[in-house]
Amino acid sequence: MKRKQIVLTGGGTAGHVMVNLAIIPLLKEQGWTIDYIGSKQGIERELIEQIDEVTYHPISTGKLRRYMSIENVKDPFKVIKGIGQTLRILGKTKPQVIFSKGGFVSVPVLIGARLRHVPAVIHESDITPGLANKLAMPFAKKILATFPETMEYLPDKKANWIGAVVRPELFEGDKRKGLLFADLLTTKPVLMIMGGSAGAQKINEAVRSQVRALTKTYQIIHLCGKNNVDSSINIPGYKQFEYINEELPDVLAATDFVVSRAGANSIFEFLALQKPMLLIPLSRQASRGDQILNANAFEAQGYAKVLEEEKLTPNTLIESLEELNKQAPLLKANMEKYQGQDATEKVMKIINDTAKK
Ligand SMILES: CC(=O)N[C@H]1[C@@H](OP(=O)(O)OP(=O)(O)OC[C@H]2O[C@@H](n3ccc(=O)[nH]c3=O)[C@H](O)[C@@H]2O)O[C@H](CO)[C@@H](O)[C@@H]1O
Repeated sequence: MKRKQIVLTGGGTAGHVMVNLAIIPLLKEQGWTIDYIGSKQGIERELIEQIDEVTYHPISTGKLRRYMSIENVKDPFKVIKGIGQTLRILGKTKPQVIFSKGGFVSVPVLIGARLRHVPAVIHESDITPGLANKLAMPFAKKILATFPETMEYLPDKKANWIGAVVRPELFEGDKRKGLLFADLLTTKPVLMIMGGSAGAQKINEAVRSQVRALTKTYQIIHLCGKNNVDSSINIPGYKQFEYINEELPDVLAATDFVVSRAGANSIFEFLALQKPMLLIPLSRQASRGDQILNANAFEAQGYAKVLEEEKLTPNTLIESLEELNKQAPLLKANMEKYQGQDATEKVMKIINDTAKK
């Protein structure tokens, strides 16, 4: 029988790795040999290198910045180097298909794939395609989208709306274990604060300035991002973690309310688990505004409350949380009606159909 060989890519932030994490167990079940091309230092390396039977290949990669920087001059050379490295990896591994979850590391990989005539499937989880995916689109055979709204931004012939992929282990959390892990055992509701996979400085500051007031009502699990733990704060009922991985399902099971950035993966996870959420999307100054669109779409469906980052102050945070508390039964009722099927099987089918026979 012919060997089934796939290369996965995607990284930069955890949001660009999650779909890959969800499909890896299924690819293994189906007998695929899996290689992963990622950056040297991105979070994808940490997340993927701990998985058995997946070979991680670090390559050189560059990023296009929205501001003037000497790096913008150096980065095209890094991308060219990354293409060369990709060509060598693809020459050795000879995959029948490539699956990309986006992020800048995926650009040299997809160019390499085109040069080696390997068909590629790419995935976009935000409403509007990110720059890396836009650059990669001409090299892809199929483009998968989480939001139906994304279809208008994609070339018709390649586009497939599949819905959200949510890691199955997130449904298997144990509330008691989550409380024990965070050392929280009172009867107050649990508020989980997540500033996306990298944390969010502005959210961290607003929460910390009100931590005494907030802990009167809630016990707080604050996922604050790498190097963002403030060890000077020692208040019962307020627990900080940089990033959690295998404990996340238990922590989510223990969570009653969420305050979060509006990264696409996170918000669909909260929706699937029916967690009332206050979303504070990354502002247009700091991004292309994709999270604002994600958050507004969720608010329009009645799944979330939105607080714009420009309006975020310690006071508006408290007021919005009071409002979230009031609206929680309605938000939950709307989320219960959400019929979105997990799209993991669809991704698997498209990968199998696209692979070179
Ligand atoms: C600053 C930035 O570029 N943000 C983008 C990035 O966000 P980001 O990387 O934050 O992506 P998402 O919010 O989509 O996903 C974060 C993922 O990390 C997981 N998680 C988070 C914290 C933690 O401690 N443990 C953990 O496992 C969440 O469960 C989720 O699955 O990719 C998203 C998806 O393309 C985009 O919508 C965001 O705009």
